[in-house]
Amino acid sequence: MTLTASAQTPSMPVARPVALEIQNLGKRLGGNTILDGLNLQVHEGEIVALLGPSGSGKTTLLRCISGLEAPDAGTLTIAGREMYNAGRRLNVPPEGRNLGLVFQSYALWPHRTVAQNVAFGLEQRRVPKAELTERVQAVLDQLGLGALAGRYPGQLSGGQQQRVSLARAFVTEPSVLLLDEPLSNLDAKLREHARVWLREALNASGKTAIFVTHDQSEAMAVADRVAILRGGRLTQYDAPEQVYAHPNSLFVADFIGNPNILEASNPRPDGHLTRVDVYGTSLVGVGVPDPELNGQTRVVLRQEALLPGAPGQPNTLSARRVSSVFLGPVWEHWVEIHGQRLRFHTPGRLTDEQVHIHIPANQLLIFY
Ligand SMILES: Nc1ncnc2c1ncn2[C@@H]1O[C@H](COP(=O)(O)OP(=O)(O)OP(=O)(O)O)[C@@H](O)[C@H]1O
Repeated sequence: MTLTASAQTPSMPVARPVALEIQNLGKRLGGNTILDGLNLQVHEGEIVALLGPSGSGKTTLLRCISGLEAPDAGTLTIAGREMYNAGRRLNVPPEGRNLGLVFQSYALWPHRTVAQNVAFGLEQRRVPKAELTERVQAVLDQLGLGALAGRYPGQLSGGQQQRVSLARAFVTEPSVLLLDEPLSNLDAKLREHARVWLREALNASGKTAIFVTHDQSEAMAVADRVAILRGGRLTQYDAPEQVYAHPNSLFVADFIGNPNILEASNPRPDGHLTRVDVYGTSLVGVGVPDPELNGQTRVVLRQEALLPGAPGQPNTLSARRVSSVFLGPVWEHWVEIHGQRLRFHTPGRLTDEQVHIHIPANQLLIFY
């Protein structure tokens, strides 16, 4: 079966105009290649997450889009206007790009009220007082901050401060919003609420937004499309469901969703699927060629795809149960197959030491 996921092919048929177009962007720092011929296209109103391991170039890419960092190759166009072109030596400074920036540290002025913080960008643009007051109030109301206009940042919770920094970016009507780890200062519980709120607020505003995150669940919860970076390149760019169900490499499969990965051997076609051997057990699944594996084979088993099986049932692994822990909603079991550990969940307790785990063929990913 041929998978549809690919590095640069969007899965969403979008007719909307392009808000950001990046072609062959390159950046070197201290003798190292940080961005390596990177291409990215974002449509108007789309929310895109830049996700990748530490050092993959997410922040550098965001800084190049903002103009805070100058790339050294390629082109970058925002809302139809070329902002950077290496060949033409064009590099529009940040203030000429009409962007809204939201940083990890909210960077609010402590001695200005919420309304004054939000008004700052409009004051700089010399917006008349009456219009300024109206626009600030409208944005504060839109983001549920209307009642807090007269407070100082020190009198707000972390989540409220984050909303103020977003309001400050919204108010200037930017072509594109850039958010650098926007929720990372919030504690875990607040973050879960904040990501739903952030998605709702961005959707309601209709703004194009690009945000950097380390957190794959945050990327999937908030974004329309997830751009996965690796070594300064875009390795997959797709809707969250697509990235999750159809990763185009073992790297992406491993990075998203913390799955079980087992060694396998002898990949061979089986109808439109692929068959492999996992320690003497023959399994059939969806084959994905991955040149980086250099002839090795790996199977990826997502925990939620694993079901209790029976001896002799096709696509079923037999394993020794090593431990089980009760997590509340489910039991988590750790089993061993030839020294390799595998984790899966069941709604109820398991008592047998030998367990049989069934994997539906369409949920088993085989990288070879
Ligand atoms: N001024 C610099 N000089 C040399 N190398 C740099 C410089 N700034 C960043 N780098 C390197 O560039 C690479 C990419 O950094 P960048 O901050 O863009 O990655 P990131 O994906 O945002 O990482 P993180 O998730 O850790 O913030 C890293 O290897 C980093 O060490």
